[in-house]
Amino acid sequence: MTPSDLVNALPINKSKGHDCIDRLMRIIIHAGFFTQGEEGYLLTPTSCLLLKNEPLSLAPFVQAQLDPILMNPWHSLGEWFANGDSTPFATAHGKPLFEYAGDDPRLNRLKSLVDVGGGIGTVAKAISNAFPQLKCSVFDLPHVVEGLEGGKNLSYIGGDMFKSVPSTDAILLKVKEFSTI
Ligand SMILES: C[S@@+](CC[C@H](N)C(=O)[O-])C[C@H]1O[C@@H](n2cnc3c(N)ncnc32)[C@H](O)[C@@H]1O
Repeated sequence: MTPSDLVNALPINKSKGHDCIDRLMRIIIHAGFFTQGEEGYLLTPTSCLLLKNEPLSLAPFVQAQLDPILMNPWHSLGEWFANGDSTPFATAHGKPLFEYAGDDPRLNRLKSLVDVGGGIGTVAKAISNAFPQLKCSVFDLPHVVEGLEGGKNLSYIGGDMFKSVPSTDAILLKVKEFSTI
């Protein structure tokens, strides 16, 4: 994508176009998220992980990490060092993370979960029964999950979490077959 295409595609005030975007892109290129070739800006393996339709997309994780709820505790770090709160989260929000999550429905809109090292799925089954709308997957070593049947909202995936590529492939295959996550 050329710099002009990028400026036109972005929902920005065009007076802040070329110069500002060019500066910003130089920082992002320096950080390894884009390269610049003759055709313009090009994605790198790192930025591919942020694409919505990339099967290994980390976009939802990054969005969650950058949400003010999780960013504000960083701004409270200095105060937290001086006070008696258990975590910077409690300093920023006045209560611990899980209590806060219980009060803010925005943090409870889970559609799916994978219990990594979930054994025979005891916990995942309990969660799945309590929240039938949630798609649950149990990921454990192949011999642990062999022969186990889940059900409508529970599936088992055999793999080894320390052999990242085969496990990731196994998860993706199973997840595609089971549902869209
Ligand atoms: C302490 S058990 C916990 C089981 C379950 N989460 C529970 O709370 O009942 C640890 C689980 O991790 C699994 N595990 C160990 N190494 C693993 C690996 N490399 N890849 C996937 N699972 C593994 C084991 O098979 C075992 O089921």
